[in-house]
Amino acid sequence: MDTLIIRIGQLLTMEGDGPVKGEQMKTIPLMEHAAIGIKDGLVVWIGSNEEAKKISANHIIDAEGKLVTPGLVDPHTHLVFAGSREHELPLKQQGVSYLDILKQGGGILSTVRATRAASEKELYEKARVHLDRMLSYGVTTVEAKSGYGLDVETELKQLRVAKRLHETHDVEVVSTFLGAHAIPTEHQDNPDSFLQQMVDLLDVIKQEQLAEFVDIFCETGVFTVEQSRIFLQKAKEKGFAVKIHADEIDPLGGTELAIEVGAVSADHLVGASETGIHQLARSNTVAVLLPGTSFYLGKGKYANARDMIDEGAAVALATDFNPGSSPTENLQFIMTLAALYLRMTPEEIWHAVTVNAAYAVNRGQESGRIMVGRKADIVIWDAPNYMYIPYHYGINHVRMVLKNGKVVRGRGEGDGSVS
Ligand SMILES: N=CN[C@@H](CCC(=O)O)C(=O)O
Ligand SMILES: [Zn+2]
Repeated sequence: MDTLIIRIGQLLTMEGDGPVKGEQMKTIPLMEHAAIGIKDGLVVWIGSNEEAKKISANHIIDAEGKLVTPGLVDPHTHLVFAGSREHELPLKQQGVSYLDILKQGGGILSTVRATRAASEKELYEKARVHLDRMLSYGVTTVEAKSGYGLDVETELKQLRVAKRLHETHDVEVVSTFLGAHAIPTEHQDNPDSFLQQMVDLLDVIKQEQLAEFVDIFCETGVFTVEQSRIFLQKAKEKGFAVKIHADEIDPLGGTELAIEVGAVSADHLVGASETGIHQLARSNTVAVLLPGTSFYLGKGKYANARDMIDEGAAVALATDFNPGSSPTENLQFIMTLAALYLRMTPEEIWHAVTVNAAYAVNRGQESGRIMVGRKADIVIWDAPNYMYIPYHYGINHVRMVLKNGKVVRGRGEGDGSVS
């Protein structure tokens, strides 16, 4: 054995098969007084701490009776961008809405200007810092969207940065092309020709393997349901899996569209209709909820997670890390928001940041569960049990992170870790 993790107080294996839907999210697969054996980056043995005493290993990690879980998966982030938007905070306080700031050429469009002006190296260095911080909070797989270029050159620049991060960083980065994130100033009068330009980019993205997913912001003043339908169908024809920013602010019917086009995930869903929720529960589309965004937009309106779960949907949670509507890398804080404002139980929350989040980025067969034969993506927490993480909020509970069996964060190491 390369590594043995011993004296695990509570081990959330999340063992099972497929995404976890509805009622099933209430039961959490766990073991007490457990140990894990790792070889060649994979989990090769799971058993009791007693049995582990008979096994020898090159490296022993003592969990000292604490909680151990799969590495967290953050399935919705806007990781690569330049600049920041703290100047929007006073506008928000004065009651200027998110969509009004965008209409005035601010918001996403202000990040677009900064991102166009930045070099690939600058974007890489900045995103690496954000990714380091996500890792320090226990995230071992992250989805990263483009969408702050909105022109051929800058979209490709962002996607190349995401690819390089995936190749060089300990965190696995799953890339999404979000060229349809807003209508750039120079195309304000002709969104369809802009969308066609983004469609024309899909072949290059495919050839260079720059993204697995294609996404669109379906919202009032951005792209309509009809434009989104056509765009996503074209992406599917080119062999991409699709996602949608659906019903974030206004209830346009993006949730229903996600089901119609077979999206892997439908994200936000704050304004999802009853019909949309009903369809979602009967589909294979994962609902990715982003309570950090609702919190930060400050309108007091959150996605209806209860109905989604009670009707049978698979729900995941993400930070939506971005410079405007959710500037945080802290998925642990999102777990607290989910408990308080989405009224999700701790058991549902853990499914939502592990196995279901992995399915939301087509990594369900590899990540999100601790099982023999799977990658050893593991977090050791400074917490006595799984309920403790959403409860004690605003701080980082991570003690150690293993990615592919290697210790990549430990006590006192890196930004945000505990000492
Ligand atoms: N709503 C669209 N996109 C992001 C926000 C991006 C931004 O404001 O820069 C979101 O998911 O919330
Ligand atoms: Zn987003």
